[in-house]
Amino acid sequence: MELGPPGGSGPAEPGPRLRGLRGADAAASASSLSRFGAEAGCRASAVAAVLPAGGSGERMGVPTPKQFCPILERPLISYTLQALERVSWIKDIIVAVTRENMETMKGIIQRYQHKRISLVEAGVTRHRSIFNGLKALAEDQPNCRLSKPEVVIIHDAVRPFVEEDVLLKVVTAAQEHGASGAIRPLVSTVISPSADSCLDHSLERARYRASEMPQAFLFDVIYDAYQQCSDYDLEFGTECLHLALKYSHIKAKLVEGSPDLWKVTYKRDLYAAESIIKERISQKVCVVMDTKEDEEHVGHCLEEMLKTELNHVKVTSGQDLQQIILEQCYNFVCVNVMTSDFEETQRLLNMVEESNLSILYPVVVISVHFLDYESVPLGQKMEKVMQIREFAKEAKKRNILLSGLLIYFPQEIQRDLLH
Ligand SMILES: Nc1ccn([C@@H]2O[C@H](COP(=O)(O)OP(=O)(O)OP(=O)(O)O)[C@@H](O)[C@H]2O)c(=O)n1
Ligand SMILES: O=C(CO)[C@H](O)[C@H](O)COP(=O)(O)O
Repeated sequence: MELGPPGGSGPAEPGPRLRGLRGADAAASASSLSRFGAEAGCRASAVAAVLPAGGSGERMGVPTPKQFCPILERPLISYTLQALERVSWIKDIIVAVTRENMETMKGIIQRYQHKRISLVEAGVTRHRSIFNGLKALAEDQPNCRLSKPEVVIIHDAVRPFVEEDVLLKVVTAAQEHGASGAIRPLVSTVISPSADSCLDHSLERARYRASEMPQAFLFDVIYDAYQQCSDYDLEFGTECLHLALKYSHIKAKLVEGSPDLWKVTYKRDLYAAESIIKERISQKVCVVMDTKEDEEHVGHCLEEMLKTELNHVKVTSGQDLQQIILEQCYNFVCVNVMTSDFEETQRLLNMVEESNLSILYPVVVISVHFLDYESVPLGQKMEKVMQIREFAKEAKKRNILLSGLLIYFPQEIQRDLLH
């Protein structure tokens, strides 16, 4: 984590100072750049993201700025950071935070082990915060420690449900057109009231769209636009795409976004966000195998099967369990092929307990064991497995719901499978 000195939040110098790309030149140059691939194709340092997180959340009406409000005990901004850092081709994530919340933000980064984050000081308006974030990436700024990206994503810190596919769409479109942003259909009709609060005119709803985030820009396009824009723009503007059009003459490509891209603004949005997070949690499962070999063979088959039913399936032989727990996985299947004891399950239970994950929401653990009563006497095996009842009683006190599953699996089948 770095705290970069991006310059103050002062006004941009006025006048036309477009040094880089302009209008059609920018678009032409953009289209000649290499395209992005879902996995590969993104050159090192080609994409960075700027997250304005310096607001006070007045409309939320609570003392804590909304980006730090907890949802299932975890600050809202941590979900947004997680969504972005999951995308491996985003090389740097610049977060603009007010000076008084800098320590809080550093604490969140440390607690949730966020990666590739640099902090800059927020400005007094959203546009000024974004500008500060861009300055941290610009080559012409003193003490600039980050490399200038080809494309920069701008995304509000309070829109936690951004997925890789929409990020890829806006980045690809920005490469081609210079600028791009996610849009949604309007829910209500937009009307214009007159000074005496009577209807002046209304817009034809089907012709308009709501501008959402994420947005992406060729770095030079948006940085040049911010450098030229007026104090009025920086003070009252709400739309980065508009700045790219007005100052860099780039017509942004608009990309249809998902309904989950909405911005957490009012208190009720926190409840809506919580229910989406809970829904996602219920769709996440981690299968813990007891050996690396089983992770590769049995684990892979299980993953394929489970993926038809659930959105997020992770198979591991345990090395990255800490991280998986940190990412709020609440459902675990612990598969014990080699052993009939509970060592692995117990290790998992200890880690879950230490993480405090189950404080707000029950964690479900299924411990799977295999039984061959022809080679091991049934009574002996059952006795061992029945110990799970004792474990389950203890675990339940800590909101961990532990169940055991005993599968009849004779050794000859195991042998056949191995050969
Ligand atoms: N000076 C500011 C103001 C806003 N933002 C950020 O811009 C995003 C979108 O702005 P908005 O929803 O308006 O946030 P707030 O300004 O905090 O909300 P409100 O307008 O209700 O006060 C948020 O992530 C917010 O933290 C920012 O970085 N710097
Ligand atoms: O939705 C937008 C897309 O451009 C806005 O620009 C931005 O998210 C709105 O922020 P604010 O509520 O502070 O104006």
